[in-house]
Amino acid sequence: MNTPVDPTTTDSWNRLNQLKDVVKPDLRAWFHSDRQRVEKLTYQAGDLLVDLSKNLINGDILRNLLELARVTNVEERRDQMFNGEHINNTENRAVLHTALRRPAKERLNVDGQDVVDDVHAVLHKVFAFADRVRDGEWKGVTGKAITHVVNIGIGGSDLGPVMVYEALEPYVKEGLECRFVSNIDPTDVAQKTAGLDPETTLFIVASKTFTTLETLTNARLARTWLLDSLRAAGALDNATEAEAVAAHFVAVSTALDKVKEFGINPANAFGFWDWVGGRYSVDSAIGTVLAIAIGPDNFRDFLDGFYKMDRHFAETEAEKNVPLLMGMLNIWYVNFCKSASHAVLPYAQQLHRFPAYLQQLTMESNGKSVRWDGAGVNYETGEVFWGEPGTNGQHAFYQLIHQGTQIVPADFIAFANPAYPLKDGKKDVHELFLSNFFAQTQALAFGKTEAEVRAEGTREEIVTARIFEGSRPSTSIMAPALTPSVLGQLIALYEHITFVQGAVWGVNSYDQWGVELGKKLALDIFPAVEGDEDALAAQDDSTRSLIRYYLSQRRH
Ligand SMILES: O=P(O)(O)OC[C@H]1O[C@](O)(CO)[C@@H](O)[C@@H]1O
Repeated sequence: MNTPVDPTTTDSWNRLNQLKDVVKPDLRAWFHSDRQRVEKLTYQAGDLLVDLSKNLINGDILRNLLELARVTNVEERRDQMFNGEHINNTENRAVLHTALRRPAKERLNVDGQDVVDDVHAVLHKVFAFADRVRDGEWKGVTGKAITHVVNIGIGGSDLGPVMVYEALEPYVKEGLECRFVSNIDPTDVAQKTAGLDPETTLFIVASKTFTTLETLTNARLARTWLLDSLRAAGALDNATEAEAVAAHFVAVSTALDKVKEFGINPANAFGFWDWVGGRYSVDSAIGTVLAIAIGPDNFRDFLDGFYKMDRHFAETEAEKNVPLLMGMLNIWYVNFCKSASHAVLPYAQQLHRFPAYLQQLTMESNGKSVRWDGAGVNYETGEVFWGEPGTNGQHAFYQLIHQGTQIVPADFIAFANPAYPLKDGKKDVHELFLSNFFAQTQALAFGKTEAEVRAEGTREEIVTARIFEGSRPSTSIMAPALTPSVLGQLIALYEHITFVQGAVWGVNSYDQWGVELGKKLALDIFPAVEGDEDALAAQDDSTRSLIRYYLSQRRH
């Protein structure tokens, strides 16, 4: 493992610091003085058109950002990742989500094993199972075909599947509905099982480790629900409980021994590997629910999309490499412009869970304050990712992005062709929708000057309130349509952007020790919440007082 370069010691970092002070961002002037700006700063990555021209960069800044990437060995680390070196050093693992989408004909030997072969063997099993469910060949315990699939998982075993299911809803097989249970709040299981017919419902327990408290608890609740409801319907008379569980539960995990302990037949379990991080796993067997929903052919297109972006990232020269450029732009905003957050604003209702998905991908990856050599960082890392689909966000939080005191870089995402082409009289509603997409990035970049506000005849006392200073940064990403392949490309784009930032910051983007303490404490605190006095006495004053309040109020 190479020692990470402290980026603040490099010439390019120092130069960028100076540029931050001397270059006053002025997108109006920059666009005016350079009619080639858009052409120079618009890129193609696979099917994605990416316009970076409305970012707060000039040629000098961009050059130094790319130089910073070079001297912090981003490309070298990228190659190490693609080749299966153990760059996740705190867990001593390779980081190989990119192997999940390699075509079958490729070979990649890692730790003495051809991982591409392994990947395709599992894909084959997942697809065969998906086809059986889709064709009605897989039967519930009473011989009926499956109409509802409930995926039980949390974090990476939930956010990816649910996001993709929503995004590719037009591709979902008619007559099939998938639901997603993640929260240990019992409301989640209660609501998601409501109205289901146990005879036609299949549960997928998705957990990389198969130890996650939420998922295993929810899986047990679901098993109880299944058996109780089958019994109540008289549907268990001719079958044992074990037969019912075998017909209605399958699992996805790297821990197949634990799957067996839970009572799920390992023959009905789909594996993956420790070199796939949870938040990078939607294209592994964790996507089994998706393979059922959209079918193996569409799932293959989804994987091809990832692969397209992987090739772009691995092979494109730095000056045209979109994940590299976007990752370095984020470095510019976080470390030099002091932006603490990053908005993701899809103009596609189907992508309404994309910002939530990116929150785990980016924040669990780069929310770190030690480098991979164990040294503390003395610069900012990570940013808060957030967002909502346009146009909803426009009527909620865009005010702050337009006129607030913080610089919030924003990624706008839109598609030329809608899933549902509807008309309002003669007006194409998608065109109205896209006009908002174009208008927002224009308003952010170019604002409205005092003179323009006055020219509108604005009352003098509200002129300043109506000025938009402009030069608010945005990136526009467009594609022909939200297909499985385009979605795969979009996800891989953000995976690689996250990689680039982590590499420059010298952090291990592939562990997540920061979530462990809370998990352990929840188990330690549980006896106190049940009312055990010794356990209560062991808590800090605030926690004890809160638990006592709970105990005084509980009615069950
Ligand atoms: O798939 P598992 O092992 O149940 O883990 C679920 C999630 O829990 C975490 O480990 C921590 O929240 C995530 O990284 C992971 O995606």
